[in-house]
Amino acid sequence: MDSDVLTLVIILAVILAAVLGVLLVRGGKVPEGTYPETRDADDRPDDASEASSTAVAAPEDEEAGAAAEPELAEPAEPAEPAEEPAPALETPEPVAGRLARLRARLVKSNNVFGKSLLALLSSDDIDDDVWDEIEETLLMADLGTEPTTELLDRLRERVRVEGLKDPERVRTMLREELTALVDPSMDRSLNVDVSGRPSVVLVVGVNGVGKTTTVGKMARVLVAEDKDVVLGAADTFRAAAAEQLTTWGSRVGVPTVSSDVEGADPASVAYEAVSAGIEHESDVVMVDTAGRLQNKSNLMDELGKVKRVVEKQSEVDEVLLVLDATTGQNGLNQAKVFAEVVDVTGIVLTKLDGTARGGIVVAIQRELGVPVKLIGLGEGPDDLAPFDADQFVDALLEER
Ligand SMILES: Nc1nc2c(ncn2[C@@H]2O[C@H](COP(=O)(O)OP(=O)(O)OP(=O)(O)O)[C@@H](O)[C@H]2O)c(=O)[nH]1
Repeated sequence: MDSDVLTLVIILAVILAAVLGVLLVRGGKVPEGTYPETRDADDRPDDASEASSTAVAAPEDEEAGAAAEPELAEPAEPAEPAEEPAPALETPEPVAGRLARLRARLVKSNNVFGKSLLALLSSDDIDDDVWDEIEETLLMADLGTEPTTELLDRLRERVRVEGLKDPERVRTMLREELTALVDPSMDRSLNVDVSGRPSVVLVVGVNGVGKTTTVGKMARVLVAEDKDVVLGAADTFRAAAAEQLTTWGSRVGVPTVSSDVEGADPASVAYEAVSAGIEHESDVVMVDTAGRLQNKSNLMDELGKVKRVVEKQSEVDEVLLVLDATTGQNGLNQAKVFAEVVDVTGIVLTKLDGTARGGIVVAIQRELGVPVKLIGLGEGPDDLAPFDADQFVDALLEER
């Protein structure tokens, strides 16, 4: 009987020890890939109260406590599983020649425009009806009312004086006039060669125009030009945006500063991204921001705040407004409001592969006095090209 009790006690002791062991192992395990020091944010992107802006203005201040401390994700070391090899880094396509490669898409989407204009202008007798049709074609391509009237006047004059009939001469005339409207003299270079500190690029725009994609594609453009880049995922509004941006960066070895707290203060993330860029002596810091409606004044105020907070430690060298070419004149209204809140220095026109509204280039530049610097021509990682007035117009008028 005694030995039975003893045996029972031993069995119970063994079971207890086993259970305790399992619990200890589970409780003590730190998941690999978690980043330390991330605190909760209590101010959300649409909260434009003074309290939140003060907290964000000094993101390094421990007492502020409101801003989630962003983290610098090092893409070359995937977090888990640890034994998985780092994915091979991609080599982005060289920037020169990209527009030539993507030209076919531009030609395809805008071909109707060029073709109709050429056909109409080559008519034997260009009467008022034909001029009306020409006007309609220009307006349909979103050239805008003022540039359309201007172009019509110029064309009428040249047809009258030069008496054009030969299709090749008509094409040359149209090319000259359209190119003048697109304005090859505008400086379309990106201001990313500041010395002594990283150049800071802020990317803004409404929802879904392609901001995050554009920042990712631009990182590749910069890497192709041998620049050290840091990305800032200040789009803390859309849950997947930071992850999306981190993935873009990691493909080309570019680190991304982000917060894993949804709704963390975007100004804080932007600030930390610029700090990281300065600390790592990077060439360029690119900050992606949340898509916002231009009629939501608190969101627009917040955007102004992101810029002001960044400016506490560095100038902002480029503010790129991303516009979706397929939205046409609506994009123009967006552009005007954004330009009032942050000084827009360049336009990135996306989705030009899916629209015949290429004329929007002219309308936007006219309205804002700001050049289109880059155009998006597809969803591929290197489907972003520097804009070139001559090549653009050539593509519009190319025969297919
Ligand atoms: N065809 C085409 N699609 C594009 C282009 N640029 C971006 N896109 C697509 O547009 C969609 C939206 O892109 P995002 O980068 O997520 O847009 P966003 O502006 O960051 O969106 P929010 O964060 O919600 O404001 C994605 O499916 C992109 O692949 C382009 O030049 N051509």
